[in-house]
Amino acid sequence: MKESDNIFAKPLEKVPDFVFNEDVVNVFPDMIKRSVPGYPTIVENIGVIAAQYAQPNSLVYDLGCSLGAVTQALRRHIKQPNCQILAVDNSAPMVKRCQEYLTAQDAMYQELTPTQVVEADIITMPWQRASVVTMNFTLQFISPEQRLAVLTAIHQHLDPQGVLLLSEKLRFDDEKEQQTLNELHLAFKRANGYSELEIAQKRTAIENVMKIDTFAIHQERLLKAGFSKVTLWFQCLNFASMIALP
Ligand SMILES: Nc1ncnc2c1ncn2[C@@H]1O[C@H](C[S@+](CC[C@H]([NH3+])C(=O)[O-])CC(=O)[O-])[C@@H](O)[C@H]1O
Ligand SMILES: O=C(O)C(=O)Cc1ccccc1
Repeated sequence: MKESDNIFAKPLEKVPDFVFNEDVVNVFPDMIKRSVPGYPTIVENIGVIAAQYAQPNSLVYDLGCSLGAVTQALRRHIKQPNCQILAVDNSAPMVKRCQEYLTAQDAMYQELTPTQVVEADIITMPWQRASVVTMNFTLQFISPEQRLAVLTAIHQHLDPQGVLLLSEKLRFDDEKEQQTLNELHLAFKRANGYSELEIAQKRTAIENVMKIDTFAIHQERLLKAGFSKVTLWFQCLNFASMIALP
């Protein structure tokens, strides 16, 4: 069932925009591990950090949950009584497979935080109060014009003792730094077995759908949305994760 990613291995006449469809879902665990340096470390530690902020009797959102890697870490680490996780994604095949993986996790552990997987668009969904919100490489797929509104809604519904954990691919204003980290990311992909063709076609596929920001832009926008403090807790090459306090 878990296949290796060869979606961009053959030359495509026209590379279509990247979508989270059935084909991507089938290879997603392999794709994200081979494409995002630090991903396993980020996922596990989001669970650890979230557990420090989760409040008793509260909701925890995992926005853009994909196959629920972060959701699973949250379920294992959060020990506060009466928490509930809402895992949200707008890709139907992701939601379906995510639910299957969570059921499998239920059979392996006791005392996991109860979880619901919901197919919904972050832009239009109704918000409930929450103590923790995670967005692990999800904001970058929301159009730049809508990002401030999403973060403002999150801040408005966040417990004062809570947290937003936000991971994103970053770009850099300094041309040399941008070039260096981009080259090193390409080296990471090559080391994980991706060919030049795969790397090039994937880049074409995501360039219209994944518009990335600098850390300064993220920080400024989070402060504008109402957050009081933004801390970079992890960076591996051009992939980073932030703690935003309400
Ligand atoms: N508007 C939207 N509403 C809901 N979901 C959305 C929206 N836009 C995109 N998505 C969903 O956000 C996810 C982004 S992947 C997250 C990885 C996961 N967090 C992980 O830790 O494994 C990141 C990546 O592939 O680089 C996809 O599943 C989209 O369907
Ligand atoms: O930045 C890249 O080159 C990526 O490949 C990031 C990525 C990882 C998984 C799905 C979409 C984008």
